[in-house]
Amino acid sequence: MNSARTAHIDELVRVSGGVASNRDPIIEASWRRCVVDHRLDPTIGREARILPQERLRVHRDAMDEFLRMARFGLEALYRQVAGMGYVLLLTDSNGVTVDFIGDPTFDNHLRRAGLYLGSDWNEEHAGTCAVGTCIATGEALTVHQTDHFDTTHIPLTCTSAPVFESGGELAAVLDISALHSPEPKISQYLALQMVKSYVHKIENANLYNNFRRDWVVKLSASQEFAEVDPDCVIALDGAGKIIGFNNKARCLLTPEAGESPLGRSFAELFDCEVEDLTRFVRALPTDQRALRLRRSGLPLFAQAMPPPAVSLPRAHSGDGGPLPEPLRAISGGDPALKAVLTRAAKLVNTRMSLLIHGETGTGKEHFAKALHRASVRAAKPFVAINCAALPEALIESELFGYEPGSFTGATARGKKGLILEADGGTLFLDEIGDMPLSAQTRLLRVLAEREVTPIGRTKAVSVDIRVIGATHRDLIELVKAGRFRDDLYFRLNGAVFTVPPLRQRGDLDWLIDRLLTERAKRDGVEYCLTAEALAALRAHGWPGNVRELVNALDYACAVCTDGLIDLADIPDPVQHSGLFKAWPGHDAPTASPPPAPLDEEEPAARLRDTLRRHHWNVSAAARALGVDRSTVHRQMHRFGIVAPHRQD
Ligand SMILES: Nc1ncnc2c1ncn2[C@@H]1O[C@H](COP(=O)(O)OP(=O)(O)OP(=O)(O)O)[C@@H](O)[C@H]1O
Repeated sequence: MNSARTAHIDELVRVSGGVASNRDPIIEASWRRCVVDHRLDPTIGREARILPQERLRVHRDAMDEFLRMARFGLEALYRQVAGMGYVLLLTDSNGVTVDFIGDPTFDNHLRRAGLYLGSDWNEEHAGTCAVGTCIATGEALTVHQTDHFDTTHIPLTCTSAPVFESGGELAAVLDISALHSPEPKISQYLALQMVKSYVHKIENANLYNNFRRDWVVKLSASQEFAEVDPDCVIALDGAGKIIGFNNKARCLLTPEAGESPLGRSFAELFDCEVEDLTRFVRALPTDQRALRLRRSGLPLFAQAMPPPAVSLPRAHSGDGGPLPEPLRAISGGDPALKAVLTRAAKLVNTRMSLLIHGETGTGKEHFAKALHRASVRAAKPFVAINCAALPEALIESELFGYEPGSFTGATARGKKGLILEADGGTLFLDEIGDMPLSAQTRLLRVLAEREVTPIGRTKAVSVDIRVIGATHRDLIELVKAGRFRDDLYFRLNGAVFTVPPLRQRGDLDWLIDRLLTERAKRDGVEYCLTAEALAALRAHGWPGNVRELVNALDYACAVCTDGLIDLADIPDPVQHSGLFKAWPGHDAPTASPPPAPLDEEEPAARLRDTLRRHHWNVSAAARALGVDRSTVHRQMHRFGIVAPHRQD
């Protein structure tokens, strides 16, 4: 072992043992991590680790879209440094080199040094190195010669900067490295600035690409640069919520928001209402495009790009006029539900994705269908998918479709996929909280780009869909638990509607009446409820919500006699809860119909007499009296008349 290597190992042992050195603090901290956390032995030199082709392909496929987009930036940077002995690496967030540009003349040397496609620079096994330490810290840095932990890498100089996704997660690392370099570390200062500058360009290109159908606001402290080279860029949904940003915007806005700015409203962070964004679009002189951060008061200049051919976000005011018929048919005047429907009516024709929240059976799908029918998409398909019911292995092929024979088990004719089936219409994703993470990632891409790439196909197909998600789960909890992508959540929660549980609705009687009228039309029978039956329905807690009510009434209609639904015709669980408790806001159950008042005695006697003469056949009595059967049932109920064969 030569003396330089011995000295390096001695220094590593001293520093990782806590002795101070002249190294940058970020290097010292990494050395300690290597020894203490990664348990690397400084005396052992390790060969560069290069992944085999098939494993590399998995890493590349996972970020295919990003790679295509970043390639342009890589080539532009390489042109700046060509002939200076540098190579460029782009690694994924695990440190695996997924793209590479270098001088082919030195291929063998580069490969041996690990400056090559497929090399794995994760700090856990490669020790302190620019890529690995950049991933560990999230910081841009140069790891120059003996800064490296592993003696094998001492000849190299490497400079890396992190590339963040538009939701703040690490997407990739851009690295510029050389086999040989002058000794002073300062010689790499320009390389560090160039890498940072190209990372900024790649992040912005990725953001513009991801949010090309949304509002994008560019911000700069300089009037002149806001448009041509903004520092901060943020994307907003139609309601003015932040759905994406570059890293500089994240650093600027995180202290303002006190947390990640994702999902925060633009107007909360800036002294500017979302409707005022138009001010930054019109060709106003740049000095009139100023705004301030609310908390710090920092002045900035803005340039906004509206989504193509979509109306500007507007604050809605007033009642909004009458509800469209499909929405009106959902509620009988319950105030909470009416407020939900009024808000929904204003959004029926926006492109915004919607999220419907509510307990099981409250009518989330019913509501989504009504939104579809009330929209300009009504004539196009409404495609509903239960994400919880689709087996994980099938969800991607079902949603995105596939080309003929693209995988084992694929049919010879291929499959269009439900997303493309919904083209022009609405895609309803029921139980979206149960969607597997891999499908969430692909769905996010569909929402961002409005394009689908069926399995086995290389070219994307554009698709025009309105997405409505529904769930009974707490998506924020799922996001915290890492089971739901936060960026997908923020894409979907442009507008969130909560359908109240049936026990809290004040329009139960209206709903019962509506459902019975629907069943009357379907069966050609007029249905009516006795007071006991109605009281039982009113008193039940409806844990299964509208679905339970629908089932109870279907059962009652099937078993009742001549359309008169009595307590005995109500399913047992509903009957029993009805006998013992009443829910707030509803009348208590009545034990039996009240006796007919005196001035009703004559019509009551006439009805009883007619029924008796017609052997208690309600239809025959109705014909004799010139009224319809439901009127006879209603009057029997009102006067407390019960047929002898039902008296038990
Ligand atoms: N306002 C309504 N008028 C008439 N029927 C309704 C209404 N709301 C819901 N329903 C009916 O109630 C049943 C349950 O509704 P839906 O399937 O929409 O509930 P959901 O909340 O989506 O249920 P889940 O959480 O289980 O997916 C359906 O038969 C639906 O037709």
